[in-house]
Amino acid sequence: MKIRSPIVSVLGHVDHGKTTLLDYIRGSTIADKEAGGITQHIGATEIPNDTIEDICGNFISKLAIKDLIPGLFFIDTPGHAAFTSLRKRGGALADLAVLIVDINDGFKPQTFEALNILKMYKTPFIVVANKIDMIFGWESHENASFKESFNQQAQSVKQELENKVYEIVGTLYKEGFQSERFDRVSDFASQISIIPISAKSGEGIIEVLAMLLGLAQEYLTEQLEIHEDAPAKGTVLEIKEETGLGMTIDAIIYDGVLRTNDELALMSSSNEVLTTNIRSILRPLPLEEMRDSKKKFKKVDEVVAAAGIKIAAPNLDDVVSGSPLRVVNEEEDVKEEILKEIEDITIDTEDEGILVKADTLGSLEAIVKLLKELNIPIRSADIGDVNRRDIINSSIALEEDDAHGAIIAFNVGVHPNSLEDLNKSDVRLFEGDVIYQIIEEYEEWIKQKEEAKKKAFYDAIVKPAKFMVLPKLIFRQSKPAIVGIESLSGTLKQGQKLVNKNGEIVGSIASMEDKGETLPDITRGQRVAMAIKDAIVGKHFDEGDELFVDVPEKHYKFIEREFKDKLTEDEFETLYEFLEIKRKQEPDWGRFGLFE
Ligand SMILES: Nc1nc2c(ncn2[C@@H]2O[C@H](COP(=O)(O)OP(=O)(O)OP(=O)(O)O)[C@@H](O)[C@H]2O)c(=O)[nH]1
Repeated sequence: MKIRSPIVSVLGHVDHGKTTLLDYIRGSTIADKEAGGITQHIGATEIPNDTIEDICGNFISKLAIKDLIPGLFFIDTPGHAAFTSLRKRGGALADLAVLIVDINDGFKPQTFEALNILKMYKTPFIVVANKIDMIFGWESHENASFKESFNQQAQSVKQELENKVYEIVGTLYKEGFQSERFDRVSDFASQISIIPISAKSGEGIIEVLAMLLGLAQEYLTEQLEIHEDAPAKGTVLEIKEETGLGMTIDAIIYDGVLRTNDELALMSSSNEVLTTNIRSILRPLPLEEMRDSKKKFKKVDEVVAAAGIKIAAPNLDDVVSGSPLRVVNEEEDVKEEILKEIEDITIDTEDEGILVKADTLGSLEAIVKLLKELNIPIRSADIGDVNRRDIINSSIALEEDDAHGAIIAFNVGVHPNSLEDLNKSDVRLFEGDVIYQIIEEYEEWIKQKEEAKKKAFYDAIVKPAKFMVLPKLIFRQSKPAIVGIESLSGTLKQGQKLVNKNGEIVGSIASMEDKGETLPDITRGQRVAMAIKDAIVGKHFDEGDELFVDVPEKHYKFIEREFKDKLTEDEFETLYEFLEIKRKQEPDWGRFGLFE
């Protein structure tokens, strides 16, 4: 058993400093050649333990770090899209993550998204609060540790930094995490460390490296054990054409050994397994040599995890980024295992629901997980651009339930031939590169749909209303009766049935008129002439009587259960007056559940 370096990813909102931090880490260690420098991988940078110890000096000895771990293996592509693409079965490829947040800007949508993803994959992480040099009055000390620099700041500046750190502590707390400034953390297993840094001046970077190394030593050694001579396992970062090499893949190997001529199993964009034999394994040349020979890579016969390498082989055109990479061997059915990985993500899809498309297996997995947590049903989930078949399927789903006529497209486009189909259909496309935002937009759309449905339903319900037949304003006794009335509560509408105070059906509102104008509805306080179909004045009611709109029992129950708070005060009173009238006739009227 060998212990490999932990794989570290940097995540955070756009412009909060991910690239600057990675560049600084690379730069500061490259500059420190005496200490052993770094190993450049394809897609990653590895900093050996010795170098970190040298850079961190005193600080690291305080952490009592043992020499178990060879170093830190930083993935060079920052961002959560890279993080989700880089997966290994059942989890994230990264063993540790750095969540970067601009201390002056605070948490932003992508910071929350990254946090959600880290939560979902249960990846241990530290938070770095970047750009402390931008705090008003901050005096920068290049390359210094945070503690050293902090101690030399003015009291008000120290206080300002503390306030900003506590804002982050508060935000993390709301998201379910205990956190504290790293030097005040009492239990690293339950509290997230916040390290204030400047990726520009390098202040605090020492602590970042030491903390990552310390956390890995303390909590991760078991998961970092690898089998040096087992068939390699890895993840594809990118598929790229290289002059002189043809199509190549960049991959991170996280377990085992990879040798030239090994047979590889990979996933294709049509969700099938393809195999190929490695022609060459390539590593980047050191910078100086690259300048001399114009060559970028050197061939190696084998690499042991953790490693970032380029592979040249035939038949790579169709490989999908984020694909699992496995060496075919006699002991394991690796093809089956790759197929199972795809199934693991897509198998739980339901008969009904929305459609999900994403650019990589990892991002697809992250979206599917998030949607499931929100109980949003998924009918199908796969990789690639939105195509004609997707639109047809969603159009069919739309017929069944209009909330299912949606496609969530993460980091993929609509196939050019299908744009017209999409525009012609009623299918709704939610696209973007922030999962959290796409889902939020989808949820907002569903909410609006539900509200519109509820409103239409509410509008169709007969609501309580009453009026008084005004004395001395009987214009006609019957066929139809025409009387002057004053609306006392609610809204009276043409066509509504009426009852008198004994609960007897009186007739229905045939029309209402004021100053020669016909009114389809009137509200409280209005006086109009009303024609009442089927009613006979003197028999069904007299002048001065109050008449009520006859609310059907089912409508009453809906109001009682769902819409009571929508009634105005006078409607509310009228409803109970009406209820009393009904119950005098029928004691159980409106009493039992809706569907009994
Ligand atoms: N003053 C100051 N500026 C910083 C610091 N870190 C990053 N910046 C600046 O902030 C801007 C964004 O930094 P990047 O490193 O490109 O941010 P990013 O998160 O990688 O951004 P994307 O790659 O676009 O997602 C750049 O102009 C950096 O120079 C810092 O510690 N202090």
